Amino acid sequence: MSAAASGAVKPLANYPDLKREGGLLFLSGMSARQADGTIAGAARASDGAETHDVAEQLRVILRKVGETLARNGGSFGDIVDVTVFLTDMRHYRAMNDEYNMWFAVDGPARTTVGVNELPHPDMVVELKVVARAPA
Ligand SMILES: O=C(O)C/C=C/C(=O)C(=O)O
Repeated sequence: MSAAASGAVKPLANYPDLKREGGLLFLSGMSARQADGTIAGAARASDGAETHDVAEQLRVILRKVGETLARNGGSFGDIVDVTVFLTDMRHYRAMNDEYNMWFAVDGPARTTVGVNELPHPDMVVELKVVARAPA
């Protein structure tokens, strides 16, 4: 079932939340964007300073990944490849600490890259996931 049909967070343009090809599910890039458009793990102090919690953003993304897979008959254990996009490599260690709570060393292959920007200034991490498709 598509994100649009399920009431889940909808993609930002004309692409599906997931594409099945052969035996694999290719999930579109996922951020901590919530259904109301706000970005989880982002806060603004009274002095205007912005803070971004990469661990909280990653948690929200991984929950969304699990929900997307479940809607399509898959599960978290089917994930075979993860690409992590970080806007600031100073978040690398905190991202790893959270990541390690979700995956074991024999989990999916992973690649992390630093990027200049993501679609919203409050997004500090985005994931691209490939999973085995259900039979
Ligand atoms: O869906 C999001 O919240 C962020 C991800 C966007 C993309 O990866 C994209 O627009 O291609």
